[in-house]
Amino acid sequence: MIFEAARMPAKLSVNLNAIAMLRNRRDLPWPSVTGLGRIALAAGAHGLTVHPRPDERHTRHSDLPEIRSLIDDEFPRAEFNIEGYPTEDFLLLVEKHQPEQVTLVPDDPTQATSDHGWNFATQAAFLTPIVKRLKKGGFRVSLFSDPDPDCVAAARDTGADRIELYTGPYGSYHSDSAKAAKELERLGKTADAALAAGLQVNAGHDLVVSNLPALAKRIPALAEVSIGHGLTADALEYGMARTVGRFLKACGW
Ligand SMILES: CC(=O)[C@@H](O)[C@H](O)COP(=O)(O)O
Ligand SMILES: NCC(=O)COP(=O)(O)O
Repeated sequence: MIFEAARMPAKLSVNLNAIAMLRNRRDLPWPSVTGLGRIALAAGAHGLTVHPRPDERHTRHSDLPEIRSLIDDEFPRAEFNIEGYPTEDFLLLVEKHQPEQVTLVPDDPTQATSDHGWNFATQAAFLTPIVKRLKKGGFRVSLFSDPDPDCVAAARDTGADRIELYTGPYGSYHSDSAKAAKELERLGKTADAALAAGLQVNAGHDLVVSNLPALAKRIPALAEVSIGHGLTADALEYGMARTVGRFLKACGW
């Protein structure tokens, strides 16, 4: 009888940017980015992701040492993933806070959110020395990538360890199953090509409870998903009833 080794499901890294954006509405310390990170890790999440942008409208640079200490002191098996466009400032931030993984994303500061992967045909020469510097520093490097199997060889040639598949369009087709199925197949074919080229595969952007199972089924070797917006919305929806109860009790009901 032949036994197949059981494959591990994708790891879950909780992106704290949405929590940070809510915190930043007021000059108050709640919701606490590190506190919610602690709850996520205590609940079993495998890591925490932040995407600090130059204007600090989401995660602030001052959040990073707290998150690093949280993982080191309380959850040493968890991973810290820092995402962003690799300016010199970003690279120095990474080198200071020593994440286990760095995800390079081609977003410019005016973008509301990340909405595309690297153009490897034109940007590989820019990325290659950056990947080399990060690898020399001991960081795992992942490159944010559109679902396009033809990109994979150039991504591999930069020296990166992983690609992170941009799942935004897949997430946006939540009410159009035919479009979602087509996009899923593009993601799957890109993952197949990446794995064959020796790259590991992450995925992220607008993933939610309802679109994750099909993604995980099509890409069983998926290493990690990082999820922020949908996970935070879910936490609010499923936590609202309990919280209203707590506030009613505080009112005296
Ligand atoms: C690369 C990616 O998809 C995420 O980093 C995303 O951009 C972060 O979320 P926010 O855009 O909500 O900060
Ligand atoms: N790396 C992708 C990521 O963190 C996704 O964030 P979100 O779209 O779920 O907010």
